Amino acid sequence: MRPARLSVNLNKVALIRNGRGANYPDLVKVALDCEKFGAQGITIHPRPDQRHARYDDVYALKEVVQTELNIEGYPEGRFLEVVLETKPHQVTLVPDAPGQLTSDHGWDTVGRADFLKEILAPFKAAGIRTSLFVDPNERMIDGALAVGADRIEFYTGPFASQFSGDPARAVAPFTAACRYAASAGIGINAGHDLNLHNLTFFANNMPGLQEVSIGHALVTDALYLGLKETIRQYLACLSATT
Ligand SMILES: CC(=O)[C@@H](O)[C@H](O)COP(=O)(O)O
Ligand SMILES: NCC(=O)COP(=O)(O)O
Repeated sequence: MRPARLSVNLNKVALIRNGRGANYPDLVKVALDCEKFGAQGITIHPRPDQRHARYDDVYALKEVVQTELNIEGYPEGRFLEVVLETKPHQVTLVPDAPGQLTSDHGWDTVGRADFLKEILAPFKAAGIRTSLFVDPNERMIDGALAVGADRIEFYTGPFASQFSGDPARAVAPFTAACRYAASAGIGINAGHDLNLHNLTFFANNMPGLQEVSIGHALVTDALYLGLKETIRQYLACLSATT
């Protein structure tokens, strides 16, 4: 089984940059360095308040990213314009309200079917791979398929929060949903709160997992280990899968 690809989420690098109003750290340089160190993708999640990733970062990164650029966000207004203008490799739609601290749930792909179908159509017509952020729920996976998503991204926050207490119990719903998604023929991504402690176990229990996007823990680890060594360790976690 081919290891899942590592897409590095640069939200928290952007957060540091925005703290002083200058272009330091330079998001483009960090993205290129992440790729040089082995990252197989770059992710940013521009939120409406642009607290970290900004819409203009999408244009800058699209110009330089050589692996895959994944843009995450809630599909409205400026986000839609930016994605259709830049045409990243992948767009991952996340049902976050503007004021949320962070992402904390997946889409109701059944209840929001008409909305999602309408939103996804222009992305698909533009040749952008589409992914929907979902909880590990077979009905939500069916809903994602029905609206035409190419992939789902499992929201792994609950796994991460339960991992230290009972890893097998924490991963079980994700393994079951992963097997269901693979049998249903939809692509499988995952992300949120994955880290050096839980990633190998998670990936080992997710047959067919294609991509993980990791940012908060990875950037924090880089404060101690350095970016190059941190990316090496995350890649090692993914290649340690049996
Ligand atoms: C969708 C998801 O789980 C993360 O990709 C999200 O980008 C985290 O957002 P913050 O970096 O703003 O916490
Ligand atoms: N989609 C998950 C992501 O891009 C990064 O999430 P996190 O590692 O910052 O929690």
